[in-house]
Amino acid sequence: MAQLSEKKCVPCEGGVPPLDLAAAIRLHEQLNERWKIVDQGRAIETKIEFRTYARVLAFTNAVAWIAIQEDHHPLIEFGYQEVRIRYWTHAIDGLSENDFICAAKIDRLLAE
Ligand SMILES: C[C@H](O)[C@H](O)[C@H]1CNC2=NC(N)=NC(=O)C2=N1
Repeated sequence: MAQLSEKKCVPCEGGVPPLDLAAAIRLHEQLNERWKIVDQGRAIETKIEFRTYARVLAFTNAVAWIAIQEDHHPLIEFGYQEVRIRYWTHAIDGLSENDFICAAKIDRLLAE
């Protein structure tokens, strides 16, 4: 099976069902433990802490660039020493593989 982090997001404009919970759990198992499935299986979320605001900003920008490259966009909230990221697929009001692909790319970034 191809590594999730090596995959590319597929454009999603609706018309497909969201992942069911069992499928979401299988993909979630490929992510770092920092990710939680939330909102009754409709989103995944993480919170990452940093020592400085400069690191928060650098990381937030990197996540935003992943969104641009993949054309798949998370909700990002950031503060002095933390960044919260929530992924879901707006077009289907639930999870798609795209959400897990982007999360895996963030895991890869944090492992560097
Ligand atoms: C065609 C393109 O893939 C869609 O408009 C994208 C853009 N980014 C998106 N991001 C997210 N998180 N969900 C979407 O449904 C979505 N739709």
